[in-house]
Amino acid sequence: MTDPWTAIETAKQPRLTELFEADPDRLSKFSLEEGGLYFDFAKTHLDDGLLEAFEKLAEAQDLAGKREALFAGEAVNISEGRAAEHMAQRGQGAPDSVALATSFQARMRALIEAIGAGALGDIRHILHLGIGGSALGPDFVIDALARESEEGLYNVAIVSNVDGAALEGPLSFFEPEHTLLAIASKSFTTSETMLNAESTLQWMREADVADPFGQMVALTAAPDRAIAFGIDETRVLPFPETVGGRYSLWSSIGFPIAAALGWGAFERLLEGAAAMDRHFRLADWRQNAPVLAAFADLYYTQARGAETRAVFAYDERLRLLPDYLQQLEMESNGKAVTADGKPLGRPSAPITWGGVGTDAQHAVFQLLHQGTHLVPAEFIAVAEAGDKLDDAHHEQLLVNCFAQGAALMAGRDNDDPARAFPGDRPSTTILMEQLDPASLGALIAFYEHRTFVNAALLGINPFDQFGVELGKDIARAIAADDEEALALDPSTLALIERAL
Ligand SMILES: O=P(O)(O)OC[C@H]1O[C@](O)(CO)[C@@H](O)[C@@H]1O
Repeated sequence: MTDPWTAIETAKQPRLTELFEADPDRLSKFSLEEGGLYFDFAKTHLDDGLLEAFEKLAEAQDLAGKREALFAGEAVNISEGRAAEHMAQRGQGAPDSVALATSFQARMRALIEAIGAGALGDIRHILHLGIGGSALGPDFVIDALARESEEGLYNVAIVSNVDGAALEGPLSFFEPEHTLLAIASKSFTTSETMLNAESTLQWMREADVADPFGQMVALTAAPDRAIAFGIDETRVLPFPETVGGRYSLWSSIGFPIAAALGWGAFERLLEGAAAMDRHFRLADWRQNAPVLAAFADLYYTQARGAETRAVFAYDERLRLLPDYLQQLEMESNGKAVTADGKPLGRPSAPITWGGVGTDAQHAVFQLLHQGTHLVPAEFIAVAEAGDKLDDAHHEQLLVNCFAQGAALMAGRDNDDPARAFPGDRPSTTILMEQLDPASLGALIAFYEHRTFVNAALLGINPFDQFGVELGKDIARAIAADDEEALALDPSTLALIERAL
């Protein structure tokens, strides 16, 4: 049997404009609507031939079987011997896992209501301490939706970095007696989060807060460690070990989302994600947004040598999307071995980067239009304005967004090579009708499933992240000044000598 990648790697490569000319149905074939989101893949090089080739790859890699195993709660994270059950948090998955998620959610809701009713004193600020998946999701969602929120119950700060400068900011304007400390850590061992928690505790003590531990909640999959830290069991909000860090905003890690935006908004976020789960599970490959997106991703990394992919949010409310996606995509799929431990032998995840439009146009788009790298671009825009200023602002924003995709594709000839645009540069556009909890939930779930499909077709396990361990081990050795640290290379030893 021929390798299904061969057909993808050797496919004819017509220009994008030729693809539109050759197929009058191109736009309807390569666009679809789901959950308030319009996906336009027409400005990618996917065509009927490539779709067929990718369908063969999907069959060879048993994409359908892997998807069913994922939703059934099988141990798809084989290196760690566990399931990946973030969908169960939104009601999609094995019945036992859904039931457990529902009971944890009821607990979280009750605690949020009790806090609102003053059970922990007069809480006005929430300081959420977490890093990686324990911060990026809540930060992105709250930043995106806070402007829409009618509730605005608390001011929330999310601090991740161990750099004291990050924590100092909120500590300088939050009032200790009115601050709720939410320690968000799946493992409850992450050194950055634990040090930030200790320093916040110290800040409360110095302000003579009567019962600092009484103003603390833990969001964790290791409740015993949180209790041992000193947090009362009633304020420990657990989530299952089978929810991965970068997939955890749907679990109790989403506590600040639900507290700040209201329980209704959190529920709608979950419902929006669940709608995307159903779409991913039920739609044919050719009408399946995460699948088509992954086909395009793989075409560019595997057949066209693209090493990066750029994401531009043409909406200030979505400015943290690129940061959020970097962890989701690169921590999931930045791997060189397959799920069964063999060398991957081909590129894995591209480097995800990006920014906001229109700012990025005045900074990095020169390279996109005329540079030598092929960078598939993704534009995310919202039809309904997020501001109440003159319509001219939103109109200019969208006009610019749509112009970039058109310009990248069409290019422009010029006798002066410095002024010529080669064109044929691919982009995808996701246009949201409006930005609300449900559509944001759908958008995030779309990215999760796209990441999964990329992994499934490459044959890698997207749910572990051993690549972060070595640096942590060496940092621990340096901090402890132990033998491993003393055996380090001269360059590193000199840095230690100079600064520590
Ligand atoms: O929630 P924890 O256990 O503190 O981990 C934080 C982050 O650290 C990592 O394990 C590795 O950087 C991420 O996957 C995770 O989101």
